[in-house]
Amino acid sequence: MQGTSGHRSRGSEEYGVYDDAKTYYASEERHSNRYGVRTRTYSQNSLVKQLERMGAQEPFRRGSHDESTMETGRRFLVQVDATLEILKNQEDTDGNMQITIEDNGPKVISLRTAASAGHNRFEVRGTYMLSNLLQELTLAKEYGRKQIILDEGRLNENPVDRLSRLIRDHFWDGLTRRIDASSIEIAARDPKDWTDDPRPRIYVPIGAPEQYEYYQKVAADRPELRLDVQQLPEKITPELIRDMNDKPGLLAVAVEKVEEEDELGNKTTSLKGLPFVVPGGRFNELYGWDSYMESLGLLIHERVDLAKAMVLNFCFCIEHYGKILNATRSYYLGRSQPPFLTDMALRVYEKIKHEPDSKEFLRRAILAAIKEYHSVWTSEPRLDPVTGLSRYRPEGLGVPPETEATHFVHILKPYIEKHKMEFQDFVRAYNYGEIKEPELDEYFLHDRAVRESGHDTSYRLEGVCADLATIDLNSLLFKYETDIGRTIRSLFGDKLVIPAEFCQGTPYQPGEAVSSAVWDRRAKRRKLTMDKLMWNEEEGMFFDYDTAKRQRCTYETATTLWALWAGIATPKQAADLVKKGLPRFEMFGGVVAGTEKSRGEIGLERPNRQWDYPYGWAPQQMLAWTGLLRYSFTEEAERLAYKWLFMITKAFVDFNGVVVEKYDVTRPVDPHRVDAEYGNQGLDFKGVAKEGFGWVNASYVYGLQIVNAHMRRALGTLTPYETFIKAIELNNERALANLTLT
Ligand SMILES: OC[C@H]1O[C@H](O[C@H]2O[C@H](CO)[C@@H](O)[C@H](O)[C@H]2O)[C@H](O)[C@@H](O)[C@@H]1O
Ligand SMILES: [Ca+2]
Repeated sequence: MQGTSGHRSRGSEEYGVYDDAKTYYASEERHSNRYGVRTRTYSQNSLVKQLERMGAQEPFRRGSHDESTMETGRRFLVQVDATLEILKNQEDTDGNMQITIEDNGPKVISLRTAASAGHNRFEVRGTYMLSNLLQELTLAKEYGRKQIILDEGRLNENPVDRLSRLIRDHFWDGLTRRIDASSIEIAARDPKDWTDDPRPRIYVPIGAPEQYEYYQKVAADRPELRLDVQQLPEKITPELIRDMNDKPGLLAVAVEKVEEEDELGNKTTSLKGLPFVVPGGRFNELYGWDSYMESLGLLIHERVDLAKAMVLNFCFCIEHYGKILNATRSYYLGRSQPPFLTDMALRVYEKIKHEPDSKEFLRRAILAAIKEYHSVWTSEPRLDPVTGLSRYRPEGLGVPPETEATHFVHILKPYIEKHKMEFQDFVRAYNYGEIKEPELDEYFLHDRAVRESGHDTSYRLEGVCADLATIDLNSLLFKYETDIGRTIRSLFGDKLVIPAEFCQGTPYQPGEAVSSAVWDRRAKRRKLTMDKLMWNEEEGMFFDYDTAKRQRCTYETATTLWALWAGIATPKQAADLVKKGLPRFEMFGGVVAGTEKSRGEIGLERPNRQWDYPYGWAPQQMLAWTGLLRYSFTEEAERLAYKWLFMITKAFVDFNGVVVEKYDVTRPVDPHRVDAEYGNQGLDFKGVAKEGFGWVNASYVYGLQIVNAHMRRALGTLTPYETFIKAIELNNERALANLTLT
C-alpha cells in the first residue's frame, strides 16, 4: 500500500494520483493517449472473452515490466463499462453492488497496462483493490468516461489515507446543503416523509419576511419543483406542531444577502442560504449535536466556512424558533438536542480570530447561548426546581411521526386492541385527544425526552427520561457556564450587554450588563449538586439522578465520561473514572454506549436498543478522547482512538468503503452490521459510498489527530491493537535491555 504523495510531473502537466474524482475523471487530457503510446480500445466482447480465459490459456505477460512503470507508478488502461460488467458478474457474487469479504469471486482481475498501450496485463488482487476498482469505475462512469488511464495508486492506497481523503474531498461536500434556489430540491427532500404526497415544503418564521418572499419567488419561477412555501405563526404550540404533521416540511435557516448580475450587467440583491452539513442516510436536515461533532472534523480539514455557517444557523434557530432544534423539520420544532454551542463557537472563533468581524461573531453566539441556557435548559419544565439540575423534557403531543412506521407497534398494540381500531385511526384519534390514555401520555412524554437527549433509544431512558437529571445534560450545562463566564471575562472585558432581542425568556432587562461572576457561581453550584447527587465514590462514576424518585440511578452509561470533557470532575474523580469506570465501557472497537449488565436481557419481547450495549457511537468516542486528554490520560485516549479507528478502517477495507452511523463495537468482523431499531444509515450505496456518515467522518479525522504517528502507520497496515501494543512492548523491553548508562 502506498502513501499520499501523489503528484507526478508530465512535462508541463501535473496530474495527481490522488486528485478528487472530479479533477481526476473530468479531464479528457488525463485519460487520452498522452504519452505517445498507441492506446487501443478493446471491444467489450473481446475484453470479456479474454478475461474469461483469465488465468488459463491467455498468453498475457503477467507482471511484465513496462518501460515507465518504475518512474511513474503503474497505470492501467481500462474500458469502464466492460470492466464494471466483469466485476459485477465475477466478483459481486451476492449482487449488492459492492465487493466485500462476503463475496466469493476469484478475487482477481487482469487489467491492461497503459504503458504497454494495452499489450501487457497485470493482475489486481484481493477484496480491497477490487472494491476500490469498482468504486473508481463507478465514479468514472458517472463522469461519462468510457476508457480511463487509472493509477494503481488509487487501488492500493493506504486505507487510512484513502478514507481521510474521501472525507475531505468528497463526503463533506456530499453532505452539504443550502436552502436557496441553487439546490432547494436537494435540501427539501425528506426520506422520512410519511405522507401520500411527499413534496418539497418550507416553513419560514414570521421574523424572516425577506426569506418568505424569496422562497415564494423560487416557487413561482420553478413550478416544476412543486415547492410549497408556508409562513409560521408567531407562537409555536404543541398543537401547531401536531397539525403540521399532515404537511411536514423543512424549516428555514440563515441566509446572507448577495449581489447578482445578469447578462446585461444589471445588479440585483438576492439571498443565498448559509450552508450546513447533514448527518446522511435518512437524516437530510441540520441536526443539533451532529453538527457540533461534524464541526470538529470540518475544522481539522480547514472547512471553517462550514463550521462557522452552522454556528450562525444555530443562532438563527435560537432567535426564530426559540432553541437549537433536534433538527430543522416541522416535526422537530418542539424539541432540542444536547447543547454544544459555546464550545463550537469558541473553536470556530479560534480559527477566525484574526478576521475583523470575529468578535461580533462570538458575541452573537454567546448571546444566543445565554438566551438558550435560560429560556430552554434552565426554565421549567426542563429545570427541576428542587435540585436546580436540568432534564430533557420537551413539550409535544401524540406519537412522533418521523420514526420507522413499525417503531411504536408493540407499545400501541394493547390500546389498538382495546379500542378495536386500525393502527392509523387510533394514532390520529389519540393525537387529537379524541381518545384519552394517560399511561400513553406518560410514555410519550418520556419518549420525546429520549429523542431530545439524542440517545434515542435506550433502556437507560425509556419510560423515565423526562424525570432524569442526566449526567450528560448537566455536564454540558456546566460547560456552558464555564465557557460563558470565561469568555465574558477574557474577551469582553468582564461585561457583556444583553440587547433586547436576546432577553426574552431570560432574567435580563434590555441593555443589562452581565459579568462572569454569576456564571462562575452557577457552575460551582451545579458541580456541588452533581457531586452530592450523582457521584458514586465506590463505583468511581457519575450516574443520572431521578428527580421524581429522588434517587440516584444505577444504569452504567458512557456519558459518565462527559464529566471529563466538561471539566466537572476533580482530578481524583477523573482518576477513579479512568480506573473503575472506563474498563466497563472499553470494547474491541472503543467505547460502548452502556454496559451489558445495565442493559439487561434482550429477546423478542425486549428488543435491542441502538443506544445500549453493544453499540458504539462517534460522539461518545470523541467526547471520551477529549475528556481523557483534558486530564492528561494520553495513553488511554490514544488507545481508545486507535481501537475506534481500527474498527472503522477495517470495515472500510473489507466492505467496499462503508462508513456508517454507528457500530457494534463488540463485533470484530462486521461491526457495521447493526440489528437494532431502524438498522444502520450509510449502508445503502451502489458501487461507491459518497457521504459516509457525518459524525463518523468527523470522528475519523479527529481521532487521527489523537493517535501518534506510529499508531497511524500501524492503522494503515490494519494492525489490530493487541498486535500493535505487543510489538511496542517488545521494542521497549529491547531498548531497555540495550540501554547503557554512562
Ligand atoms: O427518526 C428517528 C430518530 O432519528 C434521529 O435520531 C438519530 O439520528 C440523529 C441524526 O444522526 C442523531 O442525532 C440521534 O442521536 C440518533 O439517535 C432523531 O434525532 C430523533 O429525534 C428521531 O426520533
Ligand atoms: Ca457484494
